[in-house]
Amino acid sequence: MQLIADHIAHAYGPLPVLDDISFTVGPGEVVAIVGPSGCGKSTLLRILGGLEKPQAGAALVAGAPPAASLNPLTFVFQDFALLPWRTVEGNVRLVLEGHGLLQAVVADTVRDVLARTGLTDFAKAYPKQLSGGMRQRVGIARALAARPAVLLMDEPLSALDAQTRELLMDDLVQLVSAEGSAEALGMVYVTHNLDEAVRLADRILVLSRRPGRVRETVTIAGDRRARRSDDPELVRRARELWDLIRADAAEADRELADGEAING
Ligand SMILES: Nc1ncnc2c1ncn2[C@@H]1O[C@H](COP(=O)(O)OP(=O)(O)OP(=O)(O)O)[C@@H](O)[C@H]1O
Repeated sequence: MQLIADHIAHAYGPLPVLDDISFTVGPGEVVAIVGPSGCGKSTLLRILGGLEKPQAGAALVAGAPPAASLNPLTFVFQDFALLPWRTVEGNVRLVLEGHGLLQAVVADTVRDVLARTGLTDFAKAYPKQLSGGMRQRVGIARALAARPAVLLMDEPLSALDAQTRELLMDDLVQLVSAEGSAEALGMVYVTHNLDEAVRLADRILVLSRRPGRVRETVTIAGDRRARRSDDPELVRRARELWDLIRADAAEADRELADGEAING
């Protein structure tokens, strides 16, 4: 299945937020979205996931989702969004409930996604007993249980410390490097972190400040499994991205500061 952003534009009342955004995400592909604060990254992700309707253009899908997919476009959030009263297993099972699945299918799926995210030994734990990194693994396991075609990730690592981020980044790299089939997982990855973007993405959409337009699409070639975060070439690419958004970011920052001063 392919996710297609087709000339998407959006505004909140008089505030134009996105302008003419087009790109595609296919199986096994990662598209990162970067840009200054407030340029509409999260709005774009919500539109792609069908949570919001754009004023113009559309988020479309082409082709069939993976077999038995319960939710072809599945979100993973920064704050994990786990139910504290459910165990790890219970949180994952949540997305499988209400679909009339056989208990054996549910049990197999839960077992499979917990194994893929290194959580097998934590199946009976509650979120409060887990580190931040483990909680986000549960968030990812839960998303995978729905057999998505494309994961929509909004700053999934930004609440975590640097070492945990590095470990989870390795996991994400493995998740989208599984196999080159038509059912391979795709990903849209919104981040402020340019190092994450160059480590994970095939293409990076650099948005301008609000209203976000595609200022440039940067391609990162090569197998993401072979990329190392301290690779000088990747460091150079991240620097290049920063050069692209620096002026916009400074301007967006000033705007936010002005807004806060005016509001109080
Ligand atoms: N539901 C809403 N109603 C009105 N304005 C909104 C709404 N959601 C977002 N906005 C505004 O739209 C603009 C874009 O917000 P959005 O969260 O999409 O940007 P972002 O690039 O993800 O920001 P950040 O990088 O700070 O996370 C901001 O000015 C925000 O205040």
